[in-house]
Amino acid sequence: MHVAEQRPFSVRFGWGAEDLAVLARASDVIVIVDVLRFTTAVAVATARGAHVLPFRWRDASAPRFAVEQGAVLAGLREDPATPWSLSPTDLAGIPAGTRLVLPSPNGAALSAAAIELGTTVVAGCLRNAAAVGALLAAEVAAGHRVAVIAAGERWPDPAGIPHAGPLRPVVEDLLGAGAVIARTVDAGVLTRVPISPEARAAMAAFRAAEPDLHDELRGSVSGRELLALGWDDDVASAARLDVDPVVPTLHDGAFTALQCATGPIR
Ligand SMILES: O=C(O)[C@H](CS(=O)(=O)O)OP(=O)(O)O
Repeated sequence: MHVAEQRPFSVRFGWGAEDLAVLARASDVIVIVDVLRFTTAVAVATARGAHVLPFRWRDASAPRFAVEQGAVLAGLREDPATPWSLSPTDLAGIPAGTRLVLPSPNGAALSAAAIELGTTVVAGCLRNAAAVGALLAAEVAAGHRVAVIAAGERWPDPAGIPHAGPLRPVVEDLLGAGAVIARTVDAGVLTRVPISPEARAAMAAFRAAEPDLHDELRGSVSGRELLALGWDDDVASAARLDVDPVVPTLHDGAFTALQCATGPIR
């Protein structure tokens, strides 16, 4: 048992793969939040009836994995040959039933890691915060423990390999995680929700930013990266709050929507 498991509290919050590993062994449900853009893409695609298979890296094994899984491999948004990518703007047109392998260095890598931890894994973001919050409130009311993980990004390692170094916290994931926690409280199932100080701080950050989420995301480091590529539409899509009533849950390696959750999922 480690103090970082936040055991006195039913609603917990942490950052990246390190906290995921610690919190997963002490929690019944894990929510992964990567607002720009993986879990936003998952919310948009699963709300339309698609299934999203997280994959760690866009390497030579990705096309083979997609074939094995009977799935389409997502490409890069700038590549006209591939209709689907991490862009939530483009995924708004994905047909129901599509099985999409979606690689990403942060959210997908973390989701792939979570599959191996043997807990229930959900994708959360601003767009589906109310749906995920309702699910978490029901879980807590049933006596379960839940943890919300802000994915963050990774610095390069000392050899310069991208995404292989230490955690780099990012504000959009703090706000997305805070939104999920706020909506858990707002669901009103509990009179006193036992929330850890870490989770309460994330919720406070979200409440402060809630009046102008698009501007907050546009000013963030990740948001400015996307703006520089001309993709304010993706930032705007990610900033929309409570518009997707879905709880994308990992089953058999794919996120699939649980529509309008009303009770615990196990
Ligand atoms: O959404 C994205 O493009 C990012 C890529 S990077 O981390 O900014 O290089 O991936 P994600 O895993 O969704 O953060």
